[in-house]
Amino acid sequence: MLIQATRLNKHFGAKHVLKDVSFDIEAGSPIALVGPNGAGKTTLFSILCGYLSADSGSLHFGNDKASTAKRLKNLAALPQDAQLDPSFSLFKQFSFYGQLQGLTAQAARLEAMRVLELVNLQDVSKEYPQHLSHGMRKRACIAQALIGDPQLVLLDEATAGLDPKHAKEIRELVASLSDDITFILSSHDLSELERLCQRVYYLDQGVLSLYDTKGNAADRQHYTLRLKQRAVNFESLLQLAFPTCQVTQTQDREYTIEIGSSHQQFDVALLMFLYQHNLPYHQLTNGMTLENQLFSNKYD
Ligand SMILES: Nc1ncnc2c1ncn2[C@@H]1O[C@H](COP(=O)(O)OP(=O)(O)OP(=O)(O)O)[C@@H](O)[C@H]1O
Repeated sequence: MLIQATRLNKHFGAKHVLKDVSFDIEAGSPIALVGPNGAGKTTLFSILCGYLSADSGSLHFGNDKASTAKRLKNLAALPQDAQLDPSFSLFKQFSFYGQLQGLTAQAARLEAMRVLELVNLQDVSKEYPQHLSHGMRKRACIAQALIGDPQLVLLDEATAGLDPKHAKEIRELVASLSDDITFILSSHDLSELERLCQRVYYLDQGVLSLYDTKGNAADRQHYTLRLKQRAVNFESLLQLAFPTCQVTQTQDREYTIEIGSSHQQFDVALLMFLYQHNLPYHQLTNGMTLENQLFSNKYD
């Protein structure tokens, strides 16, 4: 177990910002933290990092109570607005940060090169941050968070403000590093988190709940269907053909369909149904989108 949080509470004055928040994190694939503005995500990150303390509850790293030394060794955080120092080359500033973590000058230089290689920036190690592209600067910021070889890295909005190509590069980088490092990602981009993370924690008004993006209930199958065109009475037609299914319109031309797992090859039957009714489809996905799991309001 990397981290275990038990019944964390935090108030700011009369405002109860975290309410009995408990979770545990094992080493492994990236974990997402999502929630609306003001839900308490930054407060929770700040407590994990030790910038704030909880009013009650406990936090353990492995078997030990969280201490400053334990945090420095195990955990790094990259705030959304993290900046590199424009006065020094990447190599110089990363070597300096390594020394601040207690490494000797020589070990810090090796560590600086190690993290630059991890994010594939070894060739621009002598460059100043302002001479790099936006995407490269973001990779450099991630490299900075990897100094000291933390087991757990918190990334706040890692791809915010990046164009789709650079955002994809960052996603690939996080995925490629995830064998050795456990990332907790906070983002407003649900489709990004869905691609990267199997476990999604949802924080709303200080209450934390866990979603498993691959884990729709074992006895039910879920599908998300996007039609090419609007179809009149689609829900009733489908219900007639598959009386045990539950169909919900989630967006214009998008539906989630739920059916018992005993129904064999439901996807094949559904495609046949669409073909027979001359209903071209845009996409059929196994499972519900994260957005539909979190906000499963019916579309009207
Ligand atoms: N230092 C503080 N003093 C008083 N209230 C605070 C303080 N920090 C945060 N809050 C309040 O606590 C609540 C949670 O804030 P927090 O920044 O943790 O939310 P968040 O989920 O990170 O939001 P966002 O997505 O907008 O960044 C908000 O109502 C905020 O106004």
